[in-house]
Amino acid sequence: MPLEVRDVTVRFAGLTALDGVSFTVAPGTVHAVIGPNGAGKSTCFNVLSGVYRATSGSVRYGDAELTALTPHRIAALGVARTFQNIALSRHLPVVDNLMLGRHRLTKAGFVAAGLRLPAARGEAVRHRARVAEIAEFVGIGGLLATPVGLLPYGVQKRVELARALCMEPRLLLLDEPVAGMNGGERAEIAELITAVRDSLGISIVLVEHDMGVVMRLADQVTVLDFGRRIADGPPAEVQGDPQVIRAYLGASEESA
Ligand SMILES: Nc1ncnc2c1ncn2[C@@H]1O[C@H](COP(=O)(O)OP(=O)(O)OP(=O)(O)O)[C@@H](O)[C@H]1O
Repeated sequence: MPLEVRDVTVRFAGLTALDGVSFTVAPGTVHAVIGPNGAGKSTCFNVLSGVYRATSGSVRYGDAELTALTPHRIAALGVARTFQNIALSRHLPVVDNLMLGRHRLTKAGFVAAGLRLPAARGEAVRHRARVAEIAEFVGIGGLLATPVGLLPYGVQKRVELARALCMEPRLLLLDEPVAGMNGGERAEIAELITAVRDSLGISIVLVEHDMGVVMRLADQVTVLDFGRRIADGPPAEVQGDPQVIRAYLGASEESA
C-alpha cells in the first residue's frame, strides 16, 4: 500500500523545518528524499518514523494516520528504519543484534525465552533460522558470531540493514545508508537495496546525500530546499530541473 505524505509542516520555535511537503511512496518502489544541508530531510524522516510530531499535515499508511502514533506503534505496522549513525550493540555478536530486530515478532516474549520454556525455545529456533537467512541475503551470513564492534564500518551498515529486515517490514526507511563508505562499498549497498525492493517487494524511503546513488537507485525522487518541496519525479527528470540545479549550486557556492 502507498505511503501518502500530505501537506506536512514542522515548526521548531520560529523555524519552519518542513513547509507543506507532500509526496507519495508507491508500493514496491525506492523513493529518495534529497536536498542540500538543512533542507529538512532528517526532519521528514523523523516525522515518518514518529520521532518528531508534525505541526500540521498527514501521513497515511493504509488505514493508519502515522502522525498520531508513537515510533513503537509505527514499527508495529511494519515500518522499519535505520539510523544515520549506527545504533547497534557493539559488544554483542551480529546474531544477537539481529534477534533484537525480531523483538516485535516474538510471541513468547523475552521473559519466557529467558526461562527457556519449551514453546519459547521452539520459537527461538525458528527466529534464529530466519535471522540466518536474512544475514545470508545481506551478505553477512559468515559473521553471525562476530561482535559488531570488531566489524569494519561498511559491514556494520549491512548489519543495521539486516536488523531492520529482521522486523519483516513492508516499508523500510533508510537514513543515509551509504554515508561514510568508499566507492566500492556504495555500489554494493546500492545493489543490495535494489535486491530488497525486487526480491522482497519492500517499499523503501531513502534519505541520501550521494546523488550518484540516488540517481542509480531511486524510482522517484522528492527534492527539498529550505523545507519546501521544489521537485518530484523520476531521477532523470529531477536531475535536469533548473530549480534543483540552482538549489545544489547555491549550496555548493555557500560551502565553497
Ligand atoms: N530538533 C530540532 N530543533 C530545532 N531545529 C531543528 C531540529 N531538527 C532540525 N532542525 C532544523 O530544521 C532545519 C532542517 O533540518 P534537517 O536536519 O531536517 O535538514 P537535513 O536536510 O536533514 O540536513 P542535513 O543534510 O544537514 O542532515 C534545519 O534548519 C535544522 O537546524
